[in-house]
Amino acid sequence: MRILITGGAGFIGSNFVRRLLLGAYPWFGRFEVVVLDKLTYAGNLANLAPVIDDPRLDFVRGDLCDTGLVDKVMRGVNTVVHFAAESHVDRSIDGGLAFVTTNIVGGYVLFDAARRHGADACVAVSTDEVYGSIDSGSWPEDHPLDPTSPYSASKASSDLLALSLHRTHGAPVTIVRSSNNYGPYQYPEKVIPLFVTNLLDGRKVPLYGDGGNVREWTHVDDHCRGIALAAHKGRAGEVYNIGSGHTLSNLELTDALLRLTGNDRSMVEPVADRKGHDRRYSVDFGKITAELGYRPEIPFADGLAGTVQWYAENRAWWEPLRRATV
Ligand SMILES: NC(=O)c1ccc[n+]([C@@H]2O[C@H](COP(=O)([O-])OP(=O)(O)OC[C@H]3O[C@@H](n4cnc5c(N)ncnc54)[C@H](O)[C@@H]3O)[C@@H](O)[C@H]2O)c1
Ligand SMILES: Cc1cn([C@H]2C[C@H](O)[C@@H](COP(=O)(O)OP(=O)(O)O[C@H]3O[C@H](C)C(=O)[C@H](O)[C@H]3O)O2)c(=O)[nH]c1=O
Repeated sequence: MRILITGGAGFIGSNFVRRLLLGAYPWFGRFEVVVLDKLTYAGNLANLAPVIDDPRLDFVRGDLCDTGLVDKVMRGVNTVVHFAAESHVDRSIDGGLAFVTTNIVGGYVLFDAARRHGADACVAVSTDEVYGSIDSGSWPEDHPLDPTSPYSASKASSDLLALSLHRTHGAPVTIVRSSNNYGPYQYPEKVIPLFVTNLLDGRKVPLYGDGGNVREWTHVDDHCRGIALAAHKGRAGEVYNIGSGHTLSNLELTDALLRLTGNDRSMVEPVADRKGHDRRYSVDFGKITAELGYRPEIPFADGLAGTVQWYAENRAWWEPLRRATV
């Protein structure tokens, strides 16, 4: 069994690769892994340090949009797990071209290569943001796509191309759409690692707008297990939502982080709202629960405390990244 993982040096991809190699998904049996990653600002080989010497792991630095390279790494691959993307909403608002190139063009190159080379399965890791904002309740998989940001529009485009290749050519593509992830090794531009590292450094946290926007928080280990189940027994041409059911406003999340780091509201700096800021996301993950046996296992309070502790103990990982972006 040969597994190709794109974006395996990023936040979720590296958590997946480490857990796969450490035996978390025994249903894959004996396997070898090839990681294809461009190592953009968000990709970091240090994320794979605990497994980098594993003889089953081969790392290839390269771009998803390079058709020749993708054809080369796809040879002999049975299963593809596609994480690689431009992933940060604020960056897409500042300039969306890299999102169009990597997420749409790169996604197409990969899905098309997977079907031409006869891969058995290809999981495209998408996002709940493709559905747009929901005032109450949770989006099911068949809700029409209504993305707001250039990021979410590029992910929706990628999803539609994946499904088109399935309908037209029988490409073996399965889509998973997760809610917001948190956990170790997340680049300190996303709200949880940004706020935690600011607080650990004695800096204030920039809370957008009125802090009332709501996100559903799924631990990265739960998300990765859902992806591994989809790669193993998800149906081609289908979409599966992945979530936790744990929704929080950004102000509630901030209060939890203030408590965990021994701070109070004086450390909150209200700032201008994000443009086109979706108010609330929530997904119905009943389909993946019923069909594939997915269940979120990590209670939010435990997961968040563990995440804060990880950042407190791994300054050497995030300080250089903070210096590069602050
Ligand atoms: N972070 C979340 O909360 C979340 C939630 C749902 C879905 N997703 C999706 O999950 C996937 C992974 O997200 P993440 O937060 O780990 O992202 P990330 O930004 O941490 O990592 C992205 C990785 O992709 C690589 N990459 C970028 N462009 C590339 C290219 N052209 N060719 C090859 N590699 C390239 C980067 O080097 C990096 O290693 C993305 O597809 C994202 O849309 C993320
Ligand atoms: C960076 C930042 C964010 N926020 C707010 C904005 C959002 O309402 C919330 C989370 O923002 P963040 O940028 O961390 O995540 P989302 O914009 O929800 O998107 C994330 O979750 C989805 C599912 C993906 O698919 C994305 O890849 C992932 O980045 O905190 C602030 O208030 N201040 C800040 O400095």
